[in-house]
Amino acid sequence: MSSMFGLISRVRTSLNPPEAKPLPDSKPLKFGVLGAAAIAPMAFIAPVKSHPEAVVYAVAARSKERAAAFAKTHGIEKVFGGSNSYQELLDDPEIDAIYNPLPNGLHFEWTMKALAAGKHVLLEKPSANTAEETRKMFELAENKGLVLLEAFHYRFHPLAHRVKAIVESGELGAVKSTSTSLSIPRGIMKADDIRFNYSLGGGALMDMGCYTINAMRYFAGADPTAVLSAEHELVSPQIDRKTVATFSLPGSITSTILCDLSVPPMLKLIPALPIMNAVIQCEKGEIKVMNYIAPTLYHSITVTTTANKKSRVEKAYTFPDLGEPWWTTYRYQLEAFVNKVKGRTPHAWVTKEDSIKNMEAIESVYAKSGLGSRPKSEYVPS
Ligand SMILES: NC(=O)C1=CN([C@@H]2O[C@H](COP(=O)(O)OP(=O)(O)OC[C@H]3O[C@@H](n4cnc5c(N)ncnc54)[C@H](OP(=O)(O)O)[C@@H]3O)[C@@H](O)[C@H]2O)C=CC1
Ligand SMILES: O=C1OC[C@@H](O)[C@H](O)[C@H]1O
Repeated sequence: MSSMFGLISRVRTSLNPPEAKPLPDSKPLKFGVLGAAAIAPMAFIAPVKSHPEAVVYAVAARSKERAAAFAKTHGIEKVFGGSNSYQELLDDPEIDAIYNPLPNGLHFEWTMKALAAGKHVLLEKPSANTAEETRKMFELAENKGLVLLEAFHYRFHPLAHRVKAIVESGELGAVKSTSTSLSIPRGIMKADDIRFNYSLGGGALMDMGCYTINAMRYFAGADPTAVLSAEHELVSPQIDRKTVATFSLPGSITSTILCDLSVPPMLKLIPALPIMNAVIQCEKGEIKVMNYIAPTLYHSITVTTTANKKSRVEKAYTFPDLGEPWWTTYRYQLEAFVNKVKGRTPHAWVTKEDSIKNMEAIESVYAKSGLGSRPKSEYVPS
């Protein structure tokens, strides 16, 4: 019963977090948001509200009305609307950092432009359409001394750290295989969603698969050396609704990923449940992680030792010295981003190399199946 109260309290507070008061001795980072994207309120605006050193100062949207409505709903001071609005926002000298939740195929162009304008960037996943684009963005960020982070938010939550710590403790011996899944029932994504649009960088592997690949690499502590198999179910000639792929990793590890944007109902009637699980099989046992993506809601880490068949269940909502149970993965991520920009050491990070390797793995799956990488951006940096 108490865990039910805990769940309700966590979820309610995470959706409507307490407003943080600015710190007297620290100038808040002023953020601008590119696009009135559906994900922005949950992944960025709510977390900023509870951060004492961050403020959402501006939003830009291609339609003036949409920009104004978004700003009004979320109490955003400055509004840029119209066809040149993204660039106008980037040119605003008041703005320190950009949140880029544009469609994947526009990540490269607008991150390059944001960096060129001298802004730090929190960039939605997957970082770009190709690893080459990811490399170029990080090189520009490095050259300009700016912070660029691919928003693999789950990596900042204590759950991911606890799972990794159990793997690295050696308690269960070496990793032998991993299985990371992310799928949602049919009906959530509409047919005109950006995820089904090839020119905008769509596909299940790009959208949800980027997490499954990232979690595979993170929990196994290694990068794939080969794609053993890659199978898709397609909704159009180049767009995968579902992808299942297997990889080999150093140390004879075999890994499977599964992602699905639209799982059909069972027996055509019973709606499928979302799956957000990871299983790490080791020499002496296994770790089953339920809900590694949105762990604030609810999660479990079940550790089973093969020899005595004993299991224990762990939870990890906070770090010993950081966080609140209601902090979402996004709130932990923002904490790290602000700390990095302020020159402090973040509690976690996703590096340039990590982001590049992740895009390489995505492209290697599309290459194996023959579907091919998503189109390169036509934007040529000046
Ligand atoms: N971290 C997370 O948990 C999540 C991350 N994401 C990522 O965030 C990004 C956006 O996803 P989501 O919010 O669901 O997408 P939306 O379609 O809701 O938002 C995309 C935004 O991009 C802008 N845009 C600019 N050009 C185009 C174009 N040609 N076609 C369509 N939109 C355009 C639109 O802004 P405007 O208002 O100017 O018209 C729109 O608001 C993706 O990269 C996705 O992978 C998505 C969901 C969850
Ligand atoms: O990043 C994401 O996380 C949650 C998913 O439902 C969504 O498709 C994806 O973009």
